[in-house]
Amino acid sequence: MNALPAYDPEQFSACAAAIADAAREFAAMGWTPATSSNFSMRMDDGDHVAITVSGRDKGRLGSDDIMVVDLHDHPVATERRPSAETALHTQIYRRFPDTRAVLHTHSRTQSVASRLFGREGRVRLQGWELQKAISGHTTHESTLDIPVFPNTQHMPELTARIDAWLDTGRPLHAYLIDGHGLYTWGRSMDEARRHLEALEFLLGCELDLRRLSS
Ligand SMILES: CSCCC(=O)C(=O)COP(=O)(O)O
Ligand SMILES: [Zn+2]
Repeated sequence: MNALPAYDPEQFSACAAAIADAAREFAAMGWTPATSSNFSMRMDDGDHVAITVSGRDKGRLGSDDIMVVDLHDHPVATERRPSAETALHTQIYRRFPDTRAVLHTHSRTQSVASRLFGREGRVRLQGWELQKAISGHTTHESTLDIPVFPNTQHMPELTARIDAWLDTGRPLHAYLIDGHGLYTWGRSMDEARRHLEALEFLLGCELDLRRLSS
C-alpha cells in the first residue's frame, strides 16, 4: 500500500511557481546578487512551508530548487538542505499565523541602509505617502519603524533578538539585518511583494535624504 504524501503536491507546485516568478523579478532588479536571498510560502494551515534550497541562483529557480520544511525547520520528504536562514522564515509563520509569504533580499539599497541606520538600531519612516503600501498604515503621518538587528551566522541569536522585539508588543512588518539585507512578509505573496517594493523605495528615499542633507 502506498503511504499518503506528506503534503499536497498541487499546493507545493503552486507555491513553488509563485516563489520562482517573484524571485526571477527580484533578481532582474538586482536584489538577489550571487545566490543571496531566500523566499518561502506557507502551503497550508498545517505546518508545511515551501522554501528555497540553500545556495541556489534565485534568478533561475526551478521546482528542484524549492523544498518543504515544517514550522520547526525540519526538511519534509527530502534530503535537500533548506536556506541557511530557514529559522527566520519559520519564526515569522509561528509568530504571525496569517502570514503566507516571507521574502528576504540583499539589494544594494537595503545593504547600505542597514549599515548606516544600524548605528541607530532602526530606520524611522515618517511623512512618506508610500508608507500606505504597508498594511495597517493609512496615512503618511504614521510612524513606521524598521529595526536593524546585528548580523550573526548563529540563527538562534537572531531569532532571540526578533522575539525580544515582538515580545514588547511593538508592531513589526519588516526588519533589516546589519550589513546583510531585508526581511518582510505578507498575508499573500502579493502583499509581501508590495511590502518589499515599498520598503526598497522608502529606504532609497531615506538614503538620498541623508546624502543630500549632509
Ligand atoms: C551568498 S549570500 C549568503 C547567505 C545569505 O545571506 C542568503 O541570503 C542566501 O542563503 P541561502 O542559504 O538561503 O541560499
Ligand atoms: Zn541573506
